[in-house]
Amino acid sequence: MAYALPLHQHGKSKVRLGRVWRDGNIHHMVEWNVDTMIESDMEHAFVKGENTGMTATDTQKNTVYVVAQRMSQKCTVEQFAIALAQHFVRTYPLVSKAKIYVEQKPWNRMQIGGLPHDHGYALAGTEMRTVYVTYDKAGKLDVTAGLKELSLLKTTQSGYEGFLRDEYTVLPEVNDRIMASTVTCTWKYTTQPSCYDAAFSAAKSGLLDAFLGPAKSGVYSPSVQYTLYNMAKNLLDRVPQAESVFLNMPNLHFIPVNPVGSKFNNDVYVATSEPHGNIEAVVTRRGMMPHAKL
Ligand SMILES: O=c1[nH]c(=O)c2[nH]c(=O)[nH]c2[nH]1
Repeated sequence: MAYALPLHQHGKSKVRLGRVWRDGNIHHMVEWNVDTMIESDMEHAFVKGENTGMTATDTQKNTVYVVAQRMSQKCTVEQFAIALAQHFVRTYPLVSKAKIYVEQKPWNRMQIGGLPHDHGYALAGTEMRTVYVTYDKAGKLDVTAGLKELSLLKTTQSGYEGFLRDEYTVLPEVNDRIMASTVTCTWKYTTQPSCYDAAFSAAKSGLLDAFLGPAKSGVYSPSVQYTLYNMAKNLLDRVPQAESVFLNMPNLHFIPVNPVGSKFNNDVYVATSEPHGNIEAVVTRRGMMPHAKL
């Protein structure tokens, strides 16, 4: 019995990429999560098991990176999606319609000292301020303030070199990479600040300044570990009432892509969230006890 096949289509979902356009020292960065879907004359694949003429979903995924690289001028997500859809329809005679869905992450250029940062970004609207308070019968009050889900990214001024190499190591050494993290930080007050808001602002700006560096030059990071330590140090320098700082920083990898038929040109990256590195430490003033995470 032959049945009708009124709808069939195939595509690739959740193709994540970072695209950086470098305009001298000023970098423009977007992160996109792309779904492709194509309608094509492929009934024979479904009904007879013949794949002749099929644009594989793997090819569709590769094409996302190729087209992203071909967008040589900074472009909008709409312009990119149109270029990708047109590419599929114009390249493959059996494709009658391409449907492209793209989500753009809200990475916003940071302001440092009132100036737009050349290459530093933060994710809008994700960060939360936290506090953990204990108070006992003896009147002992402990306040541990913090923040979580502060997502930061810089498109340059980060590298990772000189680490141990053995038969299990394939990671290349680099002195220019994207560094991205979602920061969780808590700090315990030895004495209570007169204004918790001011202490929080000082703490947060200490963290940001150490991660991003000055707006026009940034600051070089040889590892997430070193940056994390400097973020904690900055916090302790600027918040005298804090005695101990805990920082957790996943290392969210953006992996350089060689688009098919082309080469990585500091432009297109696979955006990933898993697996990710995970770096954490407690930094205290000398003689102070580290505080528990929570
Ligand atoms: O800054 C980094 N620290 C690491 O410990 C590490 N490990 C790794 O694979 N890449 C990186 N980057």
